[in-house]
Amino acid sequence: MGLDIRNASIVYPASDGNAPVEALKDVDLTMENDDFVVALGSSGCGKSTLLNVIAGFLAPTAGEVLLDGDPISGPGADRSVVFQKHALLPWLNVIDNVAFGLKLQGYDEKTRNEAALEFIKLLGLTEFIESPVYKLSGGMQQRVGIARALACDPKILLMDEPLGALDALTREKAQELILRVWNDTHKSVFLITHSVEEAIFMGTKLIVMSPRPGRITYRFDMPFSRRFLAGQSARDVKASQEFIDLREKVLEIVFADQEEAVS
Ligand SMILES: Nc1ncnc2c1ncn2[C@@H]1O[C@H](COP(=O)(O)OP(=O)(O)OP(=O)(O)O)[C@@H](O)[C@H]1O
Repeated sequence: MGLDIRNASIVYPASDGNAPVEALKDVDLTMENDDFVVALGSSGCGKSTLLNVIAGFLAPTAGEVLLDGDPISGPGADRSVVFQKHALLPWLNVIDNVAFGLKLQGYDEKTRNEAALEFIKLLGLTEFIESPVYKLSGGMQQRVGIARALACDPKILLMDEPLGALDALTREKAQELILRVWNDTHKSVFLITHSVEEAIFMGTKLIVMSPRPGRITYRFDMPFSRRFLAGQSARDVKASQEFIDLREKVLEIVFADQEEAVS
């Protein structure tokens, strides 16, 4: 079981004198429980649209999207989204932010604080529980956003460029943390990134998308995150010939798409 997207298409209707946009055309994607799917591709190829379809924010204009065999008919607690701009409530402290989704779902204070504390610990935020989030660094705020998404115990964690705003070193540390959390919680993850190296390091499956119409053009299975989780250092994983070869291949695909877009 898991997520099953069959022949999904999305057309945004014409507006303001612009033609309709085929943001997704005939997209097929299966995601098993435990999969870590990464979407990569030039701007406008439909990555966020695909995430919005999985989240249930958008209904496909054709095709179907099933979760554990049932059609997705809207947003639900079985899917949580982490955005690049983490949409936290800056005046609340860490624990109240992490527990916020559970509060909306009507859980009592004891239940939501217990769940929140578990993920605060997992994300390494225990000593900041009482801190208002506006006082935290960008990397720590992003960890609060991930803890909040996990506290709702979703089956699928959807992440739209969650690390795009972080500096290089913090970003690498955050990649490793997300992989450990994924490994510990056994969620499936769908992550969008513009970084080829991040995509190859983190995912078990990579989809490369192309625009006009938005579609999946390449698929790769990848072993690298599992090697990291089995104890190999991130530096060693990324320095291996196999990693470098795939990185070059994917870079070539992405650059070719971008050159086509500007020519
Ligand atoms: N609400 C909308 N109405 C009309 N067109 C839209 C809408 N949202 C997105 N689009 C168009 O659909 C296409 C796919 O957009 P989408 O945001 O899914 O791409 P993306 O791959 O996530 O891009 P980026 O990497 O720049 O975030 C683009 O051509 C975009 O301009």
